[in-house]
Amino acid sequence: QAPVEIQFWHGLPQPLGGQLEQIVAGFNASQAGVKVVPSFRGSYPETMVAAIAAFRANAAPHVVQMFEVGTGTMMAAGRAVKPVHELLSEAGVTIDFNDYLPAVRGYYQASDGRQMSMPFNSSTAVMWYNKDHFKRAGLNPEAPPKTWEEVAEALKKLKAAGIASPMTTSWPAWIQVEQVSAIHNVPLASLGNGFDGLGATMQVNNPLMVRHMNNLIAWQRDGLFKYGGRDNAPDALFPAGEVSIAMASSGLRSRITREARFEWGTAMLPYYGDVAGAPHNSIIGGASFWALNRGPQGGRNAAEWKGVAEFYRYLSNPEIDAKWHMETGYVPVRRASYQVAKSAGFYEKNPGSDVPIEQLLRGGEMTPNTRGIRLGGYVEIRNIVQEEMEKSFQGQQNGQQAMDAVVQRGNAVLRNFERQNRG
Ligand SMILES: O=P(O)(O)OC[C@H](O)CO
Repeated sequence: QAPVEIQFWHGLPQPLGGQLEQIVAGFNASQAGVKVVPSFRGSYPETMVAAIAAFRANAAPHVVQMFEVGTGTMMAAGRAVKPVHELLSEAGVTIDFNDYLPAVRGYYQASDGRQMSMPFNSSTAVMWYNKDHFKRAGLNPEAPPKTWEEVAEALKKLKAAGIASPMTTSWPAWIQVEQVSAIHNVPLASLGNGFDGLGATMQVNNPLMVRHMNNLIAWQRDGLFKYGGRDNAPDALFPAGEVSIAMASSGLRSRITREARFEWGTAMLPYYGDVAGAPHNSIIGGASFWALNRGPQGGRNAAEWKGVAEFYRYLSNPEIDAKWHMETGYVPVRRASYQVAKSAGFYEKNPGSDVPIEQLLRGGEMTPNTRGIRLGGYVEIRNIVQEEMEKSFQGQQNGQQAMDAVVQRGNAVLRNFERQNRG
């Protein structure tokens, strides 16, 4: 009998995309009843748009990899989504979600605690730095800057040592707005960043964010900071040796280990040294897997859902999760996987590879400002953030004006989403 085919769309470029497809190949080789067919559909935002369009055309994939900021939109997508808890119970497959890290599991659970999507490639953002550049600038390569004040000093020294663009950031909205807010325990939006309801409003025009935007604007003007584009477009700059400091996903490790021809280190994201209570934990990024109906009429049979459930069971295996973590820099999503990596001596052999995990745990208990973001239409709001940052870097507005514009335009998106999705 031919195996059940499961279409799986993902949004990871190389080398990560190939590594993910190897995991799929491992699943396909592990049994004969199900064949998962992976397909790269462009960036995370492109993959999300493609999946929604395909659903409307009755041709959705069984599983789509969706970046974390699409979560609010997917939670409200109703019958388009087959929730994980329902999928597993119908298929008779058990996954121990209690063993998953609360920050990861909670991100993808409905407010009643039921699992909506399948956690897999969770990351956080870290600070990658070029030790060769640090040495050239007379900076201690084993003591990277901890605060933004120290970062600013280091950037000046790196510039003086001839580095044309000492710093960049990938994912400008995720790292310079969402992470900076969480690390200082400042709300990005009301109602616990949207976790507590659809009525949330944007709150980024606060003194911390305005200060930070004004700093980025000044550093860019002075040639200390290079705006490298939206989303993951700046990812290439660090492994190419063009910048000394890059704030980027922990998953960039995969590319850095393959491409960098210099000594590099991993450090935690900086914080403002004069903000009481900082630093708090950073938030997760990356993606989770959503099971989709074929179209508005449903269109799936029990064997297909069972196939998806078996695929998820495989992904939840701590050996598989640990392998993915160790090969890519994404964090282990289960405690058991973290143990597998520890027992393998991975962290001793790869100094700095535990920085993302430590940073997610920094500062004790999570607060409503450090759990993450659950805003419908947030993918659109991220683009607004990036647009307003770009206007600032072009000298058209200051940090206050940029953050005021994000609040005003972002709230329009939120109210529109609320109107369309309130029960
Ligand atoms: O590059 P990733 O997979 O760590 O994802 C980064 C951001 O969280 C995407 O929203």
